[in-house]
Amino acid sequence: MTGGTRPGRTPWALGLPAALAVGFLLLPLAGILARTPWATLPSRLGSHEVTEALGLSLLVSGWALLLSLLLGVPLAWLLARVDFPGKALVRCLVMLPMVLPPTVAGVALLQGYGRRGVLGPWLESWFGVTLPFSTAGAVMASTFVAMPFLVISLEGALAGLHPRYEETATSLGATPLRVFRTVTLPMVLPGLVAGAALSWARALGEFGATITFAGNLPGTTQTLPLQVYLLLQDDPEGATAVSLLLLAIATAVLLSLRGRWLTTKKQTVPQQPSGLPGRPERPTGSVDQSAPEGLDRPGPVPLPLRTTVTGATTADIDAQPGTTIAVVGPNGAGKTTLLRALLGLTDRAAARPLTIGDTDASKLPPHRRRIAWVPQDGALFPHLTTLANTAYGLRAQGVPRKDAHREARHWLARLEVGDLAHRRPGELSGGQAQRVALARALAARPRLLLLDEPLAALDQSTRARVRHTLRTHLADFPGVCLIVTHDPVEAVSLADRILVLEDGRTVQYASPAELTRHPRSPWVARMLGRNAWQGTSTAEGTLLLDGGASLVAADPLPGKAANGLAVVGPEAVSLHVERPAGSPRNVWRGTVREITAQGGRLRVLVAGEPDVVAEITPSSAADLALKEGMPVWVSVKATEVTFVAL
Ligand SMILES: Nc1ncnc2c1ncn2[C@@H]1O[C@H](COP(=O)(O)OP(=O)(O)OP(=O)(O)O)[C@@H](O)[C@H]1O
Repeated sequence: MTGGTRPGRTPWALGLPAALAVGFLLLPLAGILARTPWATLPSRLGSHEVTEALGLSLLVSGWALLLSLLLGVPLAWLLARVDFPGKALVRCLVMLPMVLPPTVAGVALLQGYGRRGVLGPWLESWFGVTLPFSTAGAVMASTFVAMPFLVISLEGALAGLHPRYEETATSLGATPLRVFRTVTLPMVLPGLVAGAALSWARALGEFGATITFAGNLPGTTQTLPLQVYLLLQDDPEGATAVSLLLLAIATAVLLSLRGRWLTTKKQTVPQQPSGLPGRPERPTGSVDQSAPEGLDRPGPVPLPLRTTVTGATTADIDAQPGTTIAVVGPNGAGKTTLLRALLGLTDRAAARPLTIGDTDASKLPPHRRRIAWVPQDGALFPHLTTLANTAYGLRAQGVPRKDAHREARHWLARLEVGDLAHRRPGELSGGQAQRVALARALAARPRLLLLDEPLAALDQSTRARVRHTLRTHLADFPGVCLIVTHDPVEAVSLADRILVLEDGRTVQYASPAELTRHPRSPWVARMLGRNAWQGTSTAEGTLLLDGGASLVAADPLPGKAANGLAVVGPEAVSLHVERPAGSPRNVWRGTVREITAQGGRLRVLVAGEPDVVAEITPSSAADLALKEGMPVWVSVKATEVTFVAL
């Protein structure tokens, strides 16, 4: 059952008018069937006039389709992909013939291309071409009314195609032409075919514009619809017979498109659990698990990375081969922009120089940089099998199909998805799709690997499992790998270095241990689950926090006043019902705002001067009888306060 339909009784208030509507549409068509002179049908349809008109109809509609494709495909492309002034106006112009009365379209064509029209006299004097009352004129009239169907349908398909598929193909080494041929075209093909079929059917049925612009000349402009009109005056049965022929053609076109237009489109679920019904699984044995032999091309190579990114995002990255860098930062910090700058896919920031090994990739177009990108959802090409997806980069680099498939099988097997080689991406679970996307990127033998939130789409338990696999395979990748993530656990557990971006700037580029010890921004500290307050150190060893409160730190502070961050781990914060006596030098009052469970402990947010998060055991919470809204005393030992100068 499709998502939107529900079983149950149809309310008569809707059912009755709906039935009337169906009857209203059906009756005239049934009338044609009822009044068709079945006995004489073959002879009527086989007559010279009808076959001539049919031939002309096919010729005119065929030319109209060809012209619509030649002119309409580029127009649809521009409308979908390029921003230009007056775009809304152009789109309106394209749709106009769909809503204009056809006779008005005919008059417009006469005024444009007719003998006394704007262009007509020029066409006649320069090329000796007269369009009205010619077959070429009938083609023009048909093209005028039919092309919009193609443009609108293809524009919709192109606009619906997310650019990440094409960008991923580029990052795997495909030239723009190859991307168009192997990704764009197959992915918009249903839209193109549907548009072409509708456009052709519209051209075949064209009447008003043709009779107005091109007249009704047997053998020259008299197509089937015009013949119907003529026959109706003195041979109604003949008109009905020819109408039946047109009705049959129109129905055939619609039936051939039924998947797209006549049924409620099922949403393709991109990622389903494994073990789907339908396509049988290939036995694992059919997959070559061994390393590919006879391939003289090297695998990924250990290359260092050095780059400076400027523009909307700025960063300096210097990393040894085999380094995994986690790129973290709040929403809109510029993480994706950084990756796109490395890929050469944005004008908003540029990586220059971009030295990978001893090559400066910044001088190369995106498809020659050998920087493989795994976007958030993997962007597996839905029209290709897992195997063809994985071999895509190798094929783009000119590796023969057999060798490319052998190597792709090897990578799929290494990522433990070898038995899924013949499935399509829509038949993979989230975790499987993620592994295939990684296999595809690694198989392309990248010099730099970019993963954009590789685990974001997975649920918690799958995430832990895939994180483990990812860690294993990243350990094998000899080059530099950048992983964008929002998840501190992912950052700390997967990466050797962490690059923190905020507002497009690099705030910190350090090892996870260094980052945990000395977070250089409140966001980093909070990401790591720590309390952090911005403030100024004083010569007396006190920290004046920006909010007005102050803290005492045991470690010596910089001799003179400095801006910095006071950091306190939540486990070092104690809560009390009464004011504590004794050693802690930082004590203040607050109110419990929120209590949340994390692992086996409780995180308690206390609003006060300053706000603080404490992490305590459930038993101490029970001892204190903690509940939200309750006033408490907070204490932090001076030895637990770290000051990080900024
Ligand atoms: N094509 C664009 N044109 C103009 N501004 C853009 C464009 N793409 C992104 N931005 C802006 O640039 C900033 C950085 O965006 P980016 O997508 O790199 O952030 P991010 O760190 O990846 O964010 P998130 O974590 O939300 O994915 C944001 O303020 C965003 O609105």
